[in-house]
Amino acid sequence: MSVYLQRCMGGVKGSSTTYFKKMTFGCFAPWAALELHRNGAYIAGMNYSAQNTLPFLKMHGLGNDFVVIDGRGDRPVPDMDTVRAMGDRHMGVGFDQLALIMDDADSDALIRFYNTDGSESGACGNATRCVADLLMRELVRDTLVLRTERGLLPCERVGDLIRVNMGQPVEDWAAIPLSRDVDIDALPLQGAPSAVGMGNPHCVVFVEDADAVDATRIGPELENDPLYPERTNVEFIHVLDRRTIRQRTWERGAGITLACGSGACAVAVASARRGLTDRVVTIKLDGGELHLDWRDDGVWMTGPVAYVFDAVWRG
Ligand SMILES: N[C@H](CCC[C@H](N)C(=O)O)C(=O)O
Repeated sequence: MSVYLQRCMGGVKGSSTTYFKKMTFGCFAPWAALELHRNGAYIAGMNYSAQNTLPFLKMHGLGNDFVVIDGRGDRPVPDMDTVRAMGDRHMGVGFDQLALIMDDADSDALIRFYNTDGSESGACGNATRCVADLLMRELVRDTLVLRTERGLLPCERVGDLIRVNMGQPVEDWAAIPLSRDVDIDALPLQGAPSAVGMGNPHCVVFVEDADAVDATRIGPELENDPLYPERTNVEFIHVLDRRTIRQRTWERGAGITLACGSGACAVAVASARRGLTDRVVTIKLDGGELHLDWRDDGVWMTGPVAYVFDAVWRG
């Protein structure tokens, strides 16, 4: 039976109407396929069981895209092989980060972040904003507090946008972490970049024209430089005026992304630290704009979030 279905599915292009017509006239009745779905039996030659289904959401913030999994209560959570399989843009779902929501006694929820290569990250600003929107809708509130590896992050809805306080930047070289004590605003690397920690490491490279940089070549070189013992995210930027910055990003464990929230925080900090911009800036990323405000209680980041689809992963 699975062979028949496989043949039908191979010939299906487009809508489910075509699919069912083909099934009715070409193979067997649609209710049989629904039954197979219900029983978790054979679909297209693969054995699906109810035990290894994993519901997830696909979301993005400025094209920085995420698989979001709700692991609260006794809901299923992915193992590392599943994270990597889902992250594959050709064979899986594809994401820049996977955000896993977990229960937490002292906040509205705990979030853990995983890169495409399976490595874990202590921070992800855009995924934090996506999860904040999701949970604010669930809780019917306009504010909440999320816990990430770096602590408690207050979040709020501002019109159509979501704002998060990403905390104060880490400026101690050992905590960023760097491998030795150097000037964090003139790193001994090409272009004398700045180092900033936002719960994850960043390398902010000030260039003449961020759009002209060969980010796929220089990005991985800096990502893997021994000065950053845990590798680093890399931001290529140029200042447009005291309140506007252009940023392109190479992310640790994920490569080129259309936006990076923690990176935008690091950029706002590094640029203000050098006296090039004010503490309130708009950052123009490939996927859109983020608004940054470095206040006494932390770096606040505001921007849009979007839902793409929800589905079930069958491992
Ligand atoms: N896209 C994320 C950053 C992910 C950082 C990750 N690539 C790391 O290993 O630190 C953001 O919006 O902040």
